[in-house]
Amino acid sequence: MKDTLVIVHELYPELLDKLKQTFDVVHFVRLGSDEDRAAFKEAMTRAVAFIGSNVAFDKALLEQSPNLKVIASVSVGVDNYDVAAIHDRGIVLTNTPDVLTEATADTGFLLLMMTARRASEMNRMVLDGRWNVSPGRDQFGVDLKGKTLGIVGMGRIGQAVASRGHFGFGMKVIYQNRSAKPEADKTLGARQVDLETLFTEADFICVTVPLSPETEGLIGRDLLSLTKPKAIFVNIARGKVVREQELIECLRDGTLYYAGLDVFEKEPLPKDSPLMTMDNVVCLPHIGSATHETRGAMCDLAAENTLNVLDGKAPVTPV
Ligand SMILES: NC(=O)C1=CN([C@@H]2O[C@H](COP(=O)(O)OP(=O)(O)OC[C@H]3O[C@@H](n4cnc5c(N)ncnc54)[C@H](OP(=O)(O)O)[C@@H]3O)[C@@H](O)[C@H]2O)C=CC1
Ligand SMILES: O=CC(=O)O
Repeated sequence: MKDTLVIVHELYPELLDKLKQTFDVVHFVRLGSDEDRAAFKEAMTRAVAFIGSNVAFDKALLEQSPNLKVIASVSVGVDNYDVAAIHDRGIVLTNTPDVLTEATADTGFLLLMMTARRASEMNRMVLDGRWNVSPGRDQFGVDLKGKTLGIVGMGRIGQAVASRGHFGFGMKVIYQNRSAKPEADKTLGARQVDLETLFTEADFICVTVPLSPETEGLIGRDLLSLTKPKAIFVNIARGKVVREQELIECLRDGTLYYAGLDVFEKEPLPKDSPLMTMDNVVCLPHIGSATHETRGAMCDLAAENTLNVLDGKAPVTPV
């Protein structure tokens, strides 16, 4: 009898077929309905392995998964997982760092450029048939070249965003991080500063710090009110790193000029969120790593981690 593998993610067909040769696969693209959630719970009672994302692995779910040996997350962020409880149970948790760094940094830069040039507003103006005269000063954006880019969380993705800014746009890089990053200081001419200095000096701020008890609600009105008159704030990390209601109020009352957001406190963004109707915000639906190549590489890595653990070998990317 084959072992049960539960997958909650879209997989490309070749990989799914390959896994089906080894496992009894129970596959959900997402847990979109009560029926899916009930079937998922039932399958987890048999599962030895899980591959997926957007499933909160808490103590209750772990208790309902007595045979589980490996959780292979198709994400680098592991804020959805009770890591201590998983490790206490002797379950191996893996994630997908590195393979998504460049695609996610591209998304960060996409938001920096879209907000700098007010691309959503301009696009809406054209599509609404309001492009009657050449845009004037009221519609102008701001340059990136030569400006100061502030990175909150100077890890793999933060450094990849900084590198785009430094080498592509001649930006000065400052960053806040719990440890020093001497390599980035050298190659990017970057300077480590505290959060207050970062929010005061940066023209563009990009958040790439993981969500953890230390970073939950890290950014709110206190820091946003330090920003320059035309400062731009981008979050590609996790919505809960920012106090979203305070962000909304700062955007509304002019404390903050503009924001680009790939992540939100609640996802999908609720239809009644004020962010839906604000001109000075660009919203993306959490697509940091969503390219064919990158998502393929993430799924391959998650599958390799799973097979390694079940074969008694070390996973490639343990958490
Ligand atoms: N929008 C999207 O689709 C995506 C979002 N993400 C998000 O990006 C995050 C970062 O990914 P990645 O760059 O690969 O992760 P890394 O671990 O490489 O980088 C995280 C950085 O944040 C720093 N850090 C962690 N905690 C703190 C803290 N309390 N105070 C200051 N600095 C801190 C770390 O410092 P140190 O080096 O000292 O440990 C590290 O430099 C993920 O956790 C995920 O939430 C990732 C992929 C896609
Ligand atoms: O948000 C995505 C991730 O990989 O983490």
